[in-house]
Amino acid sequence: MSGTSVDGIDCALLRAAEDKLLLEATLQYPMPGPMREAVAALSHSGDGEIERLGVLDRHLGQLFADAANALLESAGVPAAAVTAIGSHGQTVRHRPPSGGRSRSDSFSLQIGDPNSIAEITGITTVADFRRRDIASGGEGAPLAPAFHVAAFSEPGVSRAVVNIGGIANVSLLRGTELVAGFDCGPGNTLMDHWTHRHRGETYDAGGRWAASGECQPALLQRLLAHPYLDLRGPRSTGKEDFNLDWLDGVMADFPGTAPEDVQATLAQFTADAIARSLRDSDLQVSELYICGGGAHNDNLRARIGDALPWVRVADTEELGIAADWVEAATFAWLAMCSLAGLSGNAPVVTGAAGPRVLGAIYPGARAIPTRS
Ligand SMILES: Nc1ncnc2c1ncn2[C@@H]1O[C@H](COP(=O)(O)OP(=O)(O)OP(=O)(O)O)[C@@H](O)[C@H]1O
Ligand SMILES: CC(=O)N[C@H]1[C@@H]2OC[C@@H](O2)[C@@H](O)[C@@H]1O[C@H](C)C(=O)O
Repeated sequence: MSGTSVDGIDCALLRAAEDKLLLEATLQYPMPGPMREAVAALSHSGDGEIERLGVLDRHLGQLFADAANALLESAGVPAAAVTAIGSHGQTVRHRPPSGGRSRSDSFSLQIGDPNSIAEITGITTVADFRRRDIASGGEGAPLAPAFHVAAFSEPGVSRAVVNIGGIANVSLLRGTELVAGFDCGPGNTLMDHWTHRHRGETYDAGGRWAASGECQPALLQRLLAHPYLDLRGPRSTGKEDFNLDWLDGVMADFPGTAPEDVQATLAQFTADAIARSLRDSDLQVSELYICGGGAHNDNLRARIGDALPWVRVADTEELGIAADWVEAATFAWLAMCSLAGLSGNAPVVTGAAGPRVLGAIYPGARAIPTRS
């Protein structure tokens, strides 16, 4: 899995045991700078797009294969012992129906050639998880809520699971029922970009820079007026909606604001968008489990806790999967569903016409019977 932060490739090795998935090994594999830049460049229209897309698709596929091989080597597990790789790919464009597109014009594009992954690793690879959901009228995202309910629900307990990656998404669980799931808005993406611009670092470690500033109420209100936050029903978003160009447009009305105060305000904006998702729901949850890189941002966590004082905030690690590996585990689980012919989407979340088997299967070398 490589997410919207493009901060590296999250690799997780899972074993299916009875009704549980056990996390056996993990590895974060770096993405070279030029490739990160190529991903960023492809996230908006530009010259030579098709050529660049074709080449980056191949390069990412090869990099994902190297990452999978490195994980297996570090875990001492032979490729022959692995049933399948689930590869999310790298999202380069997400244009869902909730963004105002007609259903027939909606699309979501993930790249990282699965043929190359199957070829290099020899392991059957499942990929392209979003497009069947889109084809059936859905958002194609978020897909994690179906996994959250499978991995983190508990009879009789109402809880929320929030993934704070580049974008944040939430799952609301009433016991073992998935009541709702959607992208709540920005995760770390705005804070990351602002930090990079003003401090040259890729993220605000622990949220310490945000903690040194003061939230600016007028700026916060303007940020909270982003139309995405007023959408209801199935909804998903991306860097298409929350990016530096949009922020710069807002900041034009707030000249002279100290950069650390902007960072504090962005942290509050992110926390409020998450808190609002829980507050607006008919389901009153008593527990909130955080996953994704934002789990390491103490300042952001404190702001979320302050906005929801009746909710106990904890990490998904308590429920068996550490915060950094939930997304990668999601796509291992989705690959398992695909191979078993089971649906992977949650229509209540994506708005798809019904349950669908997600993903396409690219058989590994040893899975190919010889023609007689
Ligand atoms: N120690 C830390 N302190 C603060 N923030 C951190 C820390 N470690 C990671 N992060 C944040 O987590 C981000 C990466 O999170 P993650 O890997 O979950 O995102 P992603 O999977 O790329 O995004 P998405 O879920 O939107 O696809 C980093 O860009 C950074 O903002
Ligand atoms: C199109 C796309 O890649 N969306 C990501 C992104 O990152 C978080 C949020 O936006 C979520 O909708 C999704 O990822 C997770 C894995 C999901 O589908 O649940």
